[in-house]
Amino acid sequence: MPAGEFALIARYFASAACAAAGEELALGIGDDCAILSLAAEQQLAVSTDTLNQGVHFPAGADPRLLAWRALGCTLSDLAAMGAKPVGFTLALSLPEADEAWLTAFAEGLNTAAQQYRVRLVGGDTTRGPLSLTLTVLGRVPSGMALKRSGAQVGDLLCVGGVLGQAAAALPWVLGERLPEAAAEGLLHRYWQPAPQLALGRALRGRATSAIDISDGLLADCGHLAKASNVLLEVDSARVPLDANAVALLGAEQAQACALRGGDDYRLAFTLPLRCLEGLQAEGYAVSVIGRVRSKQVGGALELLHNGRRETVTQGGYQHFQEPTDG
Ligand SMILES: Nc1ncnc2c1ncn2[C@@H]1O[C@H](COP(=O)(O)OP(=O)(O)O)[C@@H](O)[C@H]1O
Ligand SMILES: Cc1ncc(C[n+]2csc(CCOP(=O)(O)OP(=O)(O)O)c2C)c(N)n1
Ligand SMILES: [Mg+2]
Repeated sequence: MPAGEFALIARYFASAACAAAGEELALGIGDDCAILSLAAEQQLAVSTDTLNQGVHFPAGADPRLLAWRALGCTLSDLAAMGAKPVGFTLALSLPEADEAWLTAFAEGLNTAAQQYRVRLVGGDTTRGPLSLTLTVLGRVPSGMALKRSGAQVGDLLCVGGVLGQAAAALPWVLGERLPEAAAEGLLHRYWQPAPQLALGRALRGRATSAIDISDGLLADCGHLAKASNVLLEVDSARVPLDANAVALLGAEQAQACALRGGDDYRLAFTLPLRCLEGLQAEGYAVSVIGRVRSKQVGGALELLHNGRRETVTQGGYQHFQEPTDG
């Protein structure tokens, strides 16, 4: 058992390979602040996300996977801005200093951080209910970051990859369904979300707006529409689904997961038609799911569904909101 907070930080975090100084990290863990050196003509993109037990992951989560999920979810915001990860901080609240748990957690964090080439630059370790807050720092050439605002009338509405897998995995995550082999791919998406960092960078100078899907496709497209002051149209039949999710849950439920489930950490973006072919030729799995129909102050979202046109007013995950029947 490590002897207190500082021994714990030294053993599990400061000495981790992903915490080593170098490249843009001039001063890492151990002082009052970390110091990052950014090249000229680069801007710093910053985003924070918290993961709480019972809200963002279940009690008893495998610490290796939890670390991976936390970093993946958080880096997705950098992907959405077209930023390249540089560093992250980790504020960890732990009920107890369990050696096996910490060893596995640090291993998972290190593996994920090395995969995404991002350095752990600092953090905070406290006793309390299990909760993780990560702040990610990324760099982007000045003026080139993708934003939620900027969608233009006539643009295509696109997503990168298949949606609804992580939401479809929830009954297995929560232990409501017994383990089955066909659910493993879905569980993998839940536990190891793959932030679309390369796609985000490829969208710089091409996409007119972008967001990462955390709360649900419709909810996050609603954020794009509002920030861009446009009416967005989503055609539910064009939203790409996972074949296993369809086989396990049925087409209707798999589609509901893709439209409203959240936890995808895939990018949704608006794109001028002339840019689509180039992106696809570069190997990105990009699907057109709708279009920017018109300008609209305050934004609006319409869903083409089963031959009907519906105005979407909500439909995603929101903290503090009671579930409704409608
Ligand atoms: N407590 C807070 N203080 C300041 N800004 C916040 C707070 N909570 C959220 N935000 C900001 O509100 C915006 C929307 O947050 P959120 O929906 O969590 O974004 P995301 O889905 O990208 O994580 C972001 O710009 C975020 O930085
Ligand atoms: C154990 C569990 N994991 C995941 C979910 C689904 N879920 C929880 S929070 C959330 C939305 C994303 O979280 P948020 O804190 O809003 O992330 P942000 O949008 O800030 O990135 C979703 C889809 C759930 N209900 N239960
Ligand atoms: Mg957030």
